[in-house]
Amino acid sequence: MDTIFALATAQGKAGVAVVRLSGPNAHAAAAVLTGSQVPARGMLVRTLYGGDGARLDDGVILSFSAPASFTGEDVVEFQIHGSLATTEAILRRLVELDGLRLAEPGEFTRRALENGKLDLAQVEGLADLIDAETEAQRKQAQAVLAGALGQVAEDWRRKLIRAAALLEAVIDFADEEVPTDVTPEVLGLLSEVRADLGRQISGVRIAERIRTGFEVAIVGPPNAGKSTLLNTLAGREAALTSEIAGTTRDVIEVRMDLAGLPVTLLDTAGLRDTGDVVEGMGIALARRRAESADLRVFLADDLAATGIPMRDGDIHVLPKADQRDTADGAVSGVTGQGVDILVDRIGQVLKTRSASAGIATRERHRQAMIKADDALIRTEGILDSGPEMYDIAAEELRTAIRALESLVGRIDVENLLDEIFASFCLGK
Ligand SMILES: Nc1nc2c(c(=O)[nH]1)N(C=O)[C@@H](CNc1ccc(C(=O)N[C@@H](CCC(=O)O)C(=O)O)cc1)CN2
Ligand SMILES: Nc1nc2c(ncn2[C@@H]2O[C@H](COP(=O)(O)OP(=O)(O)OP(=O)(O)O)[C@@H](O)[C@H]2O)c(=O)[nH]1
Ligand SMILES: [Mg+2]
Repeated sequence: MDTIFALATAQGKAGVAVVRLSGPNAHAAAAVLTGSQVPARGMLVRTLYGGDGARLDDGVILSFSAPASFTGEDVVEFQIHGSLATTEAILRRLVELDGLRLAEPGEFTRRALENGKLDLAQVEGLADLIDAETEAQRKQAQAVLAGALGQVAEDWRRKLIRAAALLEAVIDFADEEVPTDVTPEVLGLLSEVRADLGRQISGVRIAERIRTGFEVAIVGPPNAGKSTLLNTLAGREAALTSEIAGTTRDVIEVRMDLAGLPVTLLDTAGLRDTGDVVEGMGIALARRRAESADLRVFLADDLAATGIPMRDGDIHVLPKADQRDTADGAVSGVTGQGVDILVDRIGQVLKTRSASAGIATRERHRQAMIKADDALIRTEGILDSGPEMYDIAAEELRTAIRALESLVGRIDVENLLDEIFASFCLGK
């Protein structure tokens, strides 16, 4: 097994940077750089030297021994001054040593998975945690990283194994008098698992939105002040504005943290009939993006004139609050009137929707749970036909169990690993 190393902290100037090593030669490499033995486990401060004996830096060294480390292997960390030149010099020194090589993205975590330190869902949770930019994303990722999905999957698995065992007991004693009818207990177990599965399957879509962000489209007629409103919400001049109707043509996207939720705000072309070909393309794009967005904010005096139907949760506000007799239900990107209320309303709608998020967060999870649920539906159908069919029912139960096992990577996941680790950053 190679010993791998990488900068674990972000590239760039920082107070401290961490270079991490994992594998059988980690301690030996630390001994070479410090010119002294490094204990199997612990923390120490040492000077690190280059191949020519010149000092590279003073570092804090953390030492872990297999299997009690993040990867399950021997691990050493150098916590050094976070300058570009210092980290470069340390990494260059490590490249010189035999049996060491630079880690691939996600390789430390991959080893943690292979050594049973994390299950596959936890690996996904860790990737999400590193990507988390808002409080809702952080909390969701922490739940997955803590093993929440693995725990419910294990609970379902235990119930289905018990159900299969009950059926198999009947099969084994087929020639004898069977004392009790196991069907009610088996059906009870199946319906418990199916109720949970149903909830989790329907919660994935929202959990995915929390993971990747909600899209909120601002729509309305030209000159309503959509781009001005977007700029006020974004706190910067993300979009051009002008008194000429038809200024915005492309969709302008701005990422923001809205009440702890990740939101991509879309500014779109003003909706109207136009003979201008390019403006027409912009309007068609605006309609498509409004259609696929999670939420629409209509900035318009006349809703019907937009030609876009309002859906559940959509918000209607009146333009240019500062120019109206009454500012009720109106906003102004120029004076900021009504903007806080609008932000609160968007946050409320998205928060309410987020409440139905489950602990399964990916399409991969949804597919595995649907596969399990389908097998359980078939099992229920087969059980109707009586004990002669119990062996087929038990086989369907095993299909469901295997699908659930793929959630946490017990089986069938080799081909998934490259895809999952491709999204990791270097040093993780
Ligand atoms: N310096 C440093 N900080 C870090 C990490 C790291 O790798 N290095 N982590 C990396 O993600 C996170 C913490 N996660 C960790 C998870 C497990 C172990 C670990 O050594 N586990 C061993 C021993 C536990 C013990 O000593 O009690 C084990 O599980 O056997 C370390 C860090 C965040 N902070
Ligand atoms: N008084 C007042 N003027 C505003 C307000 N919002 C925007 N304006 C002005 O109205 C004009 C149009 O604003 P934009 O933000 O470009 O309007 P838009 O809806 O993006 O227009 P299109 O991109 O053409 O669809 C500009 O001159 C803005 O300064 C507002 O709340 N009050
Ligand atoms: Mg505009």
